[in-house]
Amino acid sequence: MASAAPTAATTGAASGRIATASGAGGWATVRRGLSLSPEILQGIWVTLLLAAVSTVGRVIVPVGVQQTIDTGINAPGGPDVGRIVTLVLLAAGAVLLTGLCAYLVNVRLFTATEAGLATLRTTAFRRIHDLSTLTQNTERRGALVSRVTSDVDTISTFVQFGGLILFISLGQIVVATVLMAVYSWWLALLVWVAFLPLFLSLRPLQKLLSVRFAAVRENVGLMLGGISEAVVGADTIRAYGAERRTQGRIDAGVEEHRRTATSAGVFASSIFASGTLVSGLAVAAVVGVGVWAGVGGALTIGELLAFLFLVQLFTQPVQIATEMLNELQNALAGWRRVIAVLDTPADIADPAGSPGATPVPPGPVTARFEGVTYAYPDGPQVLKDIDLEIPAQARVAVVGETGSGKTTLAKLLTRLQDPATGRVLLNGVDLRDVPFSSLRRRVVLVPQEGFLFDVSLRENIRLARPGATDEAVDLVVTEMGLQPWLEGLPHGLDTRVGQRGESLSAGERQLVAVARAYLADPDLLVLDEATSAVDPATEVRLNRALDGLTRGRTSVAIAHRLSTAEAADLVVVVDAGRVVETGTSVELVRAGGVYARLHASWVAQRSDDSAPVDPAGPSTGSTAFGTRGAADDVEVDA
Ligand SMILES: Nc1ncnc2c1ncn2[C@@H]1O[C@H](COP(=O)(O)OP(=O)(O)OP(=O)(O)O)[C@@H](O)[C@H]1O
Repeated sequence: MASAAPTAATTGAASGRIATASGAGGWATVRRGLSLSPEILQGIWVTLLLAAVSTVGRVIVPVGVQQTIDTGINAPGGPDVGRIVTLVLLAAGAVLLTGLCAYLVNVRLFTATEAGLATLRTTAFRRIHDLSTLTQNTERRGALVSRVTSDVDTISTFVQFGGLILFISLGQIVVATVLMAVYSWWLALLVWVAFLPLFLSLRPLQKLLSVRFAAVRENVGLMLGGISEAVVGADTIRAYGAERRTQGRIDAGVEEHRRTATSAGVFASSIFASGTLVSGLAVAAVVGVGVWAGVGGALTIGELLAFLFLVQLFTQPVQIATEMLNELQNALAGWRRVIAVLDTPADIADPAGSPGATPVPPGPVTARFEGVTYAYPDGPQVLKDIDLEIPAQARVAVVGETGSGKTTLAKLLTRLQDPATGRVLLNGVDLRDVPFSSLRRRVVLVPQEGFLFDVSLRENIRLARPGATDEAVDLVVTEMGLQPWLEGLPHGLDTRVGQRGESLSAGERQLVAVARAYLADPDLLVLDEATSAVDPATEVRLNRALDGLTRGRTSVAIAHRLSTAEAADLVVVVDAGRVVETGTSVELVRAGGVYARLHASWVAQRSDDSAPVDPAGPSTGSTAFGTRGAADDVEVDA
């Protein structure tokens, strides 16, 4: 991957944000963009040579016309038919050659550009994946997608069409100028004088265009972000009857895009129109002055006709080039947005390959937090002075009120984020030194809602270990006791689950998440216990699966249920970002602290539901560690 050194332009990167666009200048952006898609420049010299031949070929016709008239038709002894035929055949050959070269140039440019932009898309996509979820969340998903899709498309339009036409145009302008000067240097000067004001104003006009197209690209990102969010959240929008409000927001985004795109288009059109106007004026001036000069004997008819062809060759690319500026600015804006993604440093870097990289030592895993603090960007400290040991093969429940920092603790334990100060160690190795390959093999996070892909159940489970055989997946579902459930599905393990697993119930999706963890066979399991209630049959299956899964390995559950805390070997109580108590449920109830108060309120809540319990004794029910008796869903972090 063409890794990118962060530039000062991407100021947002330091705070874990993706900058709207790289602030590099036009040339720097093109150079950087081309270096990120090296295929575009592969064999470019052959393409340029072909383009040069095709450009030179275009001036054969005017020269042929002039020669045919002046030395063939108006030959001193009357028309010279042999010469005329030779000249016409030569011109036809040149036209054919020009056409062939132009075709080859196009094919080569298309092939090279598509290959280069595929590399750019892959690089940008990988980079987005390398960024932590925290960084990704600074931009809407749709807007991130637009950086890999529509922003790259703008580059492709320019490099394939605009870049080629700009190049051929420049060549054509140079060749036409030289030939015009050969026929009449003062008429050539006249053409240049007519175009000079336009040439001089191109740079400032380009800058103004650049601002407009940057706004267009940004608005495309915002609009796509809004649309994709509304599509993903369609159920919630419908449930709350918020269609109008959402539609209003989308309409505003679309309108904003229309406004900026129109403004950029109108501005670009005025540049194009001025090119057309100047071209018309130049042709008129050449015709007027040329005829006057011809009458005076300074030019032959052939020379005047050839000159008019050449003016056409000169003005045509100027007009096209002014239009291509539009594409260029659009492409630059797209390039800058893609480059900004590549310049965003990954805040959670894989140490693999660095001298200090150390895999987690084999055997059961002990985890330790040493003097850990953490704050989200621009936010207050949400974890403070955490010193905590999670013993090997213990079932640990982390409890605390909503917002106390439980999930953040789990994120640090699985290295989804790094502590601001202090260290998190697995078997004595700082997580920052553990290569991702080792970390992901030894540590698995089971989220509340595991993301399911629109493939079969089998493939969704296999995600945990891509090389796993069908037999290995079958063994997992058998050990988890899932066969009866699978037999009820139309194609068993090969049943497709729909987008995000929509054809499964919430509980069944959790089963798949647990099955993934089972297949991954980690030494440290971090579970974010689901808060949503599931049907009794699924709950029995889940509990059995979790019981098997957590047995013999270190497991840390973010406990939302009383029963999970009671079933744990160790309860860790988090309060306002600090670990305030550790011990078994029974010990902590007896100690009369924060846990005892939480416990008392759960018990009171349960009494309201008329379920008599012994406040200090293990209750029964479903837990993140498996079945510990009858169902009991009282939630811990109300
Ligand atoms: N991505 C984020 N950006 C900024 N602040 C965050 C982010 N995620 C969490 N926080 C804040 O960090 C604090 C701790 O959040 P955390 O999710 O760790 O709590 P929790 O105990 O797991 O809560 P819950 O039980 O509701 O899941 C909260 O004040 C929360 O607002």
